[in-house]
Amino acid sequence: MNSAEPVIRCRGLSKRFAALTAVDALDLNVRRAEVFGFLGPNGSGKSTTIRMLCGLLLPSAGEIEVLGCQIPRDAEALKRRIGYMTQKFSLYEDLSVLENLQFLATVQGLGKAAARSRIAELLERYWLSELRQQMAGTLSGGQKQRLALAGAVLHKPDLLLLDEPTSAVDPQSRREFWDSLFELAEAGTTLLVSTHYMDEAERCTRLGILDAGRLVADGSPRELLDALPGQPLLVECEQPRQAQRALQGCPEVLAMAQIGAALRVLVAGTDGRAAIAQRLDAARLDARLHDAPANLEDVFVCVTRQPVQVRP
Ligand SMILES: Nc1ncnc2c1ncn2[C@@H]1O[C@H](COP(=O)(O)OP(=O)(O)OP(=O)(O)O)[C@@H](O)[C@H]1O
Repeated sequence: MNSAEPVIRCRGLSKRFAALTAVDALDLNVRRAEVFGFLGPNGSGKSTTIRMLCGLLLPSAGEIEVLGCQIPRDAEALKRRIGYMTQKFSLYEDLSVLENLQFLATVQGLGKAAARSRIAELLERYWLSELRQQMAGTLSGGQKQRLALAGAVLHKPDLLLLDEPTSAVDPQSRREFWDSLFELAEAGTTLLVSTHYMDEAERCTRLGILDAGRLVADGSPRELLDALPGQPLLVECEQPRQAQRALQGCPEVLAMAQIGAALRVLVAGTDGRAAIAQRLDAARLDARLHDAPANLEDVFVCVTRQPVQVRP
């Protein structure tokens, strides 16, 4: 496969569940060794798309090509070349760490000697060596995800599809998990990973943002920030809810969200700030306005018109 060719290419990809269109005419290109972040509000179609790309779910319409395989036609052949991991722990809780990996090696058809050395390498790489005899069900959230990652890469897949892999782990484990993802990307693995965390999104080489099944933004984090149509403003005020109500429907406000005690407002145009100050003044609200550097949360809120939802 030519390295310039996209690893994932889909055109007009759609999935309908009865009257609901979960994925709506999606065009997507993911290139080799990219870390492609998939963002979107709850229910925007991320998991459904990933499951179709893996060949686990039949599309209602559209074309999918993954690693040169036509999906769903070549889904069986693709399975040997991809790794798939979800937030839900899918390994055997009553088998040990080692037994889980041995079982997966058998399923993947690895020979005994190859399996032994690959498992030893993965136990080492994902800090599981000392836990090898522990039952998987008794591992911590972060340890489970490391084991799941080891299982997903056991057969050295060219592409890893990860559906919210870190939603059940603490911030330190999330960072370590992402370091492992970058190690894989450096070694040439392509990654598509869905997340609700903006700090993870920032680390991706490219992002696609879904909203109601449609791709509403696609680019590197820098490109998306540069394309932001307004300037973020922080409105500090004793009554942020009232300030929000006062600014509702204001044509200069592209998006707004309450962040702690302040209101973050994405303001259009050069006179936007003055218009906002005027509105707040007219509502007799004492507020301080500060320019704020743009971040990916602004991009998310702007293109989806919804606040960022981070799972607990
Ligand atoms: N098997 C199914 N049958 C019916 N509806 C479904 C099915 N699977 C998903 N949906 C619906 O499709 C829409 C998209 O769901 P999906 O899980 O793909 O979203 P998501 O972006 O991954 O959401 P989240 O961030 O909450 O995981 C939702 O409205 C969901 O209820």
